[in-house]
Amino acid sequence: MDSHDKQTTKNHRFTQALYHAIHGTWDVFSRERNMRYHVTAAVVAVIAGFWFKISEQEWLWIIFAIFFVFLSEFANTVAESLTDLIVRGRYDPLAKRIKDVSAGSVLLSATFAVIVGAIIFIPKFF
Ligand SMILES: Nc1ncnc2c1ncn2[C@@H]1O[C@H](COP(=O)(O)OP(=O)(O)OP(=O)(O)O)[C@@H](O)[C@H]1O
Repeated sequence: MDSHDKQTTKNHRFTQALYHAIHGTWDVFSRERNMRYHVTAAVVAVIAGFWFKISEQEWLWIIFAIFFVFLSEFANTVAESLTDLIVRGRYDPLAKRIKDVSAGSVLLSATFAVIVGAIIFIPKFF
């Protein structure tokens, strides 16, 4: 942990804010188990996109679906961390609700991405 990690005041420079944003992004990508599945699915979708030479509009839907899933995993991580910060390991029915609903939002976004992928790629196989 370097001195940056102990800062509790506002960021004074854009580069400082950028550093923390990149740090937070890397934290989710490197530590969240589900993120590995999302990244793998995204890489497969991008390779398939190049392979099938999909249209510009189809790329936009694929990119939207990828970022939508990533963002929902980020929001899920925030909800889980805030919950853990508050309950500190204690069982609480509200903590369960928050975590279950938050996990449900990731499931919904992933389902959306699968539907987008199916609509774009299934017809290309025939
Ligand atoms: N403090 C708590 N009080 C009540 N239920 C909890 C608590 N912590 C976790 N749970 C329950 O355990 C489940 C798993 O918790 P966890 O923190 O591992 O979430 P997760 O969604 O599995 O995490 P990840 O997204 O990292 O896989 C939650 O969905 C919730 O039902």
